[in-house]
Amino acid sequence: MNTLSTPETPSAAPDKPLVGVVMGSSSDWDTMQHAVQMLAHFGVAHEARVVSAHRMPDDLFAYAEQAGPRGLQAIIAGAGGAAHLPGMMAAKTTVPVLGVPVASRHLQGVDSLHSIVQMPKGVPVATFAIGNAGAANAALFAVSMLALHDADLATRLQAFRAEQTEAARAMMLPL
Ligand SMILES: Nc1c(C(=O)O)ncn1[C@@H]1O[C@H](COP(=O)(O)O)[C@@H](O)[C@H]1O
Repeated sequence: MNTLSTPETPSAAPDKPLVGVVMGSSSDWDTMQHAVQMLAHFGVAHEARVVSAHRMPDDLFAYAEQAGPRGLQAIIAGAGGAAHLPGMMAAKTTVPVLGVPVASRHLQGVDSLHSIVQMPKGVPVATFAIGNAGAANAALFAVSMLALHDADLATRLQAFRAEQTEAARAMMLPL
């Protein structure tokens, strides 16, 4: 099974992140750390920041405007509740935005999911599942995108999938 315990060889200099992980609040970290852990496992240079659309709109716009020039290839954006962050990020950059709905206190993240997935035509946000699995999958999707132009990364991704297959085949039922 994939334990994410052994980071691989970095595929880029640590000071030049390829993937930005942003979230609306530090309270989203419990969920979004799963994206960061997955990127670290694959050795993908990344950064993680709180950049709220509601609370820091100017910072969000600046982040989005600088994302392309700074060389970011993807932005993983997580938020909960009225989750405008991923959509507003996508509105201000053409760098692909991968949205992660964070589970909210009252509506369990259904509000977050709908806020992120129901973008109007023309400004897409690739939307993942609510919670930890969605955060991890967003990172895996970013890895897939980067692997199109990184043969070593593609090999590591294939090995990751093969490990999953073997773990599934080895599953035992308590019979
Ligand atoms: N959805 C957004 C945005 C945004 O979309 O700009 N900024 C913060 N939030 C969300 O508010 C929730 C509660 O935040 P606090 O725990 O800080 O009160 C978090 O899940 C965050 O993502």
